[in-house]
Amino acid sequence: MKEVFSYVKPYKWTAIIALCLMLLELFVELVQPLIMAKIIDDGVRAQNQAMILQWGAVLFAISLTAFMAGVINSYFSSHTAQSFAYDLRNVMFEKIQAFTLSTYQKFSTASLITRLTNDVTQVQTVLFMSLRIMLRAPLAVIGSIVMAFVVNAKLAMFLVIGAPIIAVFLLVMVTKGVAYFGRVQKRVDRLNRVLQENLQAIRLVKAYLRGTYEASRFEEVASCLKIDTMKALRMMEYIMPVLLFVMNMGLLAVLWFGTKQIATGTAPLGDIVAIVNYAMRMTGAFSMFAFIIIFYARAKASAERMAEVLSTENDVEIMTTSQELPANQYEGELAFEHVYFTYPSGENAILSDVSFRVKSGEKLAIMGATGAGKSTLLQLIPRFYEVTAGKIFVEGQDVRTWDLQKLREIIGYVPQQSLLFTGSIADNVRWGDAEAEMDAVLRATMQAQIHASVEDFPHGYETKVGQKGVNLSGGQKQRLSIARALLRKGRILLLDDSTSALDVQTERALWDALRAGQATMLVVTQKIRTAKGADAILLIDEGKIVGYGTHEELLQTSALYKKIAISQQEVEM
Ligand SMILES: Nc1ncnc2c1ncn2[C@@H]1O[C@H](COP(=O)(O)OP(=O)(O)OP(=O)(O)O)[C@@H](O)[C@H]1O
Repeated sequence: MKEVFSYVKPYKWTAIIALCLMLLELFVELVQPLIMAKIIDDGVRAQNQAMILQWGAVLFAISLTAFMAGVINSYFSSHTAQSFAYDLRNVMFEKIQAFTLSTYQKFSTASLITRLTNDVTQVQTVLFMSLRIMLRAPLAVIGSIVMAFVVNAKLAMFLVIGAPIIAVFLLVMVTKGVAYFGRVQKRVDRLNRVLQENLQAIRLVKAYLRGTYEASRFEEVASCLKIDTMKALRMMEYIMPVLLFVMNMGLLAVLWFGTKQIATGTAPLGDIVAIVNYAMRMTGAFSMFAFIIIFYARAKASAERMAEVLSTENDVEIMTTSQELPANQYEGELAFEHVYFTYPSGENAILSDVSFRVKSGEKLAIMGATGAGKSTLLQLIPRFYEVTAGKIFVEGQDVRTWDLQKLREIIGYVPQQSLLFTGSIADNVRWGDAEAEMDAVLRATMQAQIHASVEDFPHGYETKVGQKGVNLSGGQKQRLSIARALLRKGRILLLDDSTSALDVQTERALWDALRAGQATMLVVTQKIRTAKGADAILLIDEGKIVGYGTHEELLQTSALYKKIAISQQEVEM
């Protein structure tokens, strides 16, 4: 909670103003019963009209002041809470952007979304309430007790007896509430996850007629959320009755003994009215407190979840050295030396003793069965993950000593699954280089063989791509992703099976264009037809290199390669 609330610091002055206004409101609230008592004793009972008018005017003036203070307090409280939430969301978002993939995988996507949306809102609400009413409640209780003692110490005792009982009771409730609401937030995470998966796979759901199954899956998580929320709220429901019971007992005692004091003439009626008024205010403050506890318990659970994100450190040390490379004699060169890799979440080695070298401008095809470790190998180059053992050199320098930003600037990466963002086609290509002129965008799209298709769209490069590019074909998406990587003008281009959806002719044209480029290329492919055109082919099986050479060489040296080639009818049996 403390870590999260440290983000209020920049707004401490608006928060202080809000608190001062709240204190002013409270002061007026506490003074009001005294004035009422005065009006009753010196005005109504003494039948002094002038006195009633005079103190009535004072009462009106301070009530107006309290009203104004309340309005301005609302403005400052809201400004502080909104700005705090805005900053917190941005800080968390930036933190997540800086996560390495393995750190990112420690949280589920849905959970991160809940933390940035729902959790921030909970804490923001509590901050607003704190500035508006939360601190006012305990202060109103203390102030009422003090004022009641000032008015009539004997009667005030009856109010004090109940206060510690209520305070301990509320403390227990807060502690329990935090645990309960923590569970509720986890349920919200799960609900979001199911919803997210369902919406992402909506076509599959329809194709496999899994609508009913998905509905029952959603119903289950929604019902868990309902049950846990009800449990948490039900616990909170005990607060009000207990609170009212204790306070009403105190009030009864005040009235009982107060009436006796009036009868014996030891206390004026105004005193009793004032004390009853303070007792009512205490009850009001306690019930306000009970209401706030619900929000506080939720917010505490939310703040803990946010603090978890904020305090998570990357397991990979990100270098920010500005070490310059020795003149570009190794431009685009790449080497793996005895690389071993195991995913942080896994146990088995995915890559074992992988060593190879790619010269500047060379095109290397990587082949192997599914799950052999081809994508993993590519992802180690831009350092999405850290090697478990061995070294990877990019342009003669260990990737671990590269400034991560500079390393990624020289690499164009096209993942297996093409991802497009909401925006125009030009925006999507410019993702590779936001500053690129239209000429450069056109060169990239022509090289990626997508220019003609874009020209055919009614709005050309300004055509809007829906969420995740739903209005484009798989092959178009792949080529746009390639154009994006080409625009980056990286010295190393990594393509992870990114032409699988293209027809033979388009694919051939694309490879011809790519081969003519200067960049060093590593191309994961399942097709012998594609691999054939590479300078060399690396064959991987279960994370180990089992073959290296040109197409002709591998046909001679690798039985596995020959088997694949035969299965794809690229060579005679
Ligand atoms: N993020 C991850 N965490 C844990 N294990 C993973 C992760 N990604 C992949 N793996 C595992 O690593 C192994 C290699 O996966 P990889 O994606 O590198 O294979 P691939 O050769 O590219 O396969 P394909 O041709 O099917 O894409 C697989 O057994 C897979 O289950």
